[in-house]
Amino acid sequence: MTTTVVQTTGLSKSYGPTRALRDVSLSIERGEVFGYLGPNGAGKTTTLRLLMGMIHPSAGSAVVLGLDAWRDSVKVHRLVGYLSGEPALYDRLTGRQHISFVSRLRGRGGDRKAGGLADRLHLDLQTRARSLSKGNRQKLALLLALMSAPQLLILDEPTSGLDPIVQKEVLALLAEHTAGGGSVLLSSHLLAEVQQVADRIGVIRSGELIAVESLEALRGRSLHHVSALFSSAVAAASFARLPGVRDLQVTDHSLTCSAPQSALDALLKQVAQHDVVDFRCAEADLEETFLAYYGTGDHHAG
Ligand SMILES: Nc1ncnc2c1ncn2[C@@H]1O[C@H](COP(=O)(O)OP(=O)(O)OP(=O)(O)O)[C@@H](O)[C@H]1O
Repeated sequence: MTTTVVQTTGLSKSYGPTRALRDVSLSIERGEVFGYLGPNGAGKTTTLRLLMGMIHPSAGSAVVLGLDAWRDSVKVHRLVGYLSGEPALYDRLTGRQHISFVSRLRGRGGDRKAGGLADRLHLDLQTRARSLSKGNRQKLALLLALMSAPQLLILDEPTSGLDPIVQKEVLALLAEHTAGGGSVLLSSHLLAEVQQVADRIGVIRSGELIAVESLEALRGRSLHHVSALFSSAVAAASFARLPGVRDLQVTDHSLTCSAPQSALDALLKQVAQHDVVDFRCAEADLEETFLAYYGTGDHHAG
């Protein structure tokens, strides 16, 4: 049995002259959380809508749970828990009525699970959708995506508008989902959020998938801030030629730079060639490492 739940091949979408998505090939495996990261307008929503068969690709294809996303979109909708970026709810229906309606539509129950989810998300199911706040609408839409325990969740910025406590609960729910063998495609523009649950991240920029990397690998490349003070002036050249050293600044008696873990040994040995008065080395947080590699618009393959 195949373990691939999403497979796109050369997936592309243009809106008139706008090339929203270009030649994206990626796969997501069973049991993994794939974080899909990119700034506003990068093409995240377009990708997710293509996977749900809501729009037709200009080129390439998308296979979701073994089904062609466009031709078999009705089946895909039944099988996938999808949260759109702008959830559509029925203003006159309460949360409870939405649950009954959606579970009948999917024909896979989920009503019982929904009560537990509502408790965990602190959501009142008696209120009509039109009276719900933005955050509570988001919670209800998420609950509807999660309640029938689909094999695959495709979530467009699921924690947007939620307070930090509920955000944490949502991430916990996603972790439980994958522990049970489910998979998640989670779009976001925040690494800080995605890194808490994702196994791998894909970085999209201007419609192109510029990197796919495991969180573990990203952590392995985690940058360190290094600073040293010497008793006499040092030359920048001997440090500048060390592989991996970035943002090097040597001014007279002092040095500052950033370097991935893999470059530290050589850097330290070079520093030790001189008479050291003070030395500091601190690991940067992952967000900073991520921005250093992917934040500039440079194309680094992972
Ligand atoms: N229906 C449409 N018609 C024309 N252009 C569109 C349409 N939908 C998206 N676009 C354009 O395609 C590009 C990708 O948009 P998309 O919504 O996929 O980005 P995104 O990464 O989801 O952004 P955000 O984080 O702001 O939601 C943008 O340039 C956007 O303006």
